Amino acid sequence: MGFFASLLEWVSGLFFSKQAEIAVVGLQASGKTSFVNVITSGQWSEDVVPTVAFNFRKIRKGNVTLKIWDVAGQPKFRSMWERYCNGVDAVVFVVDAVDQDKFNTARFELHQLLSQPTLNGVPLLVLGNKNDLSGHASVKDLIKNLQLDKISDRAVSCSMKSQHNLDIVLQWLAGKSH
Ligand SMILES: Nc1nc2c(ncn2[C@@H]2O[C@H](COP(=O)(O)OP(=O)(O)OP(=O)(O)O)[C@@H](O)[C@H]2O)c(=O)[nH]1
Ligand SMILES: [Mg+2]
Repeated sequence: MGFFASLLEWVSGLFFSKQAEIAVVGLQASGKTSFVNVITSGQWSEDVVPTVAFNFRKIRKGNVTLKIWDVAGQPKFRSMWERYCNGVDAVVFVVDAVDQDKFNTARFELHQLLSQPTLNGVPLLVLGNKNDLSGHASVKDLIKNLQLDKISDRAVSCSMKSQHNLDIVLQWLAGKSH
């Protein structure tokens, strides 16, 4: 069992028969499917195909079940985000921290999503992914560029490839279970 798999099991063990439903959204190629793959199997793989519509994954570790909607990020699928985020325990918004040309679009889509009445008050975690690559934006830059200060959310700089900070992410997700 990989380190993150055992960590998830340990975190899960702190709770008894709990579950959290999570929606993972963000622009295409930001790393949403990679995130779900890594937290499910502990394995990083370069080989991921762009998601069509969505993938649903159920991860059971110890007594916590995470039900995860991994939603496609290409423009034609973005109008579906709200439907998958409606009623979840938390939304994870993934950003490619290297692709700074797309920050404006990411900010627009994120704020558009959060302005939907159905998402009122939903906990949000923003992942600045690919911090294994040089030139990635810092958490401070992400907060500034995505205007996260206005919505008092949580942002984490991480990498699916190196699995940096995924322990923090898993703890946060487990904390949303009930
Ligand atoms: N270097 C690096 N590459 C990453 C990381 N996470 C994802 N990638 C790469 O980024 C590309 C897109 O990853 P996906 O996980 O398919 O992205 P996605 O957000 O699911 O994309 P859509 O399904 O189209 O919305 C792939 O080539 C991944 O290998 C990371 O942390 N570091
Ligand atoms: Mg995907």
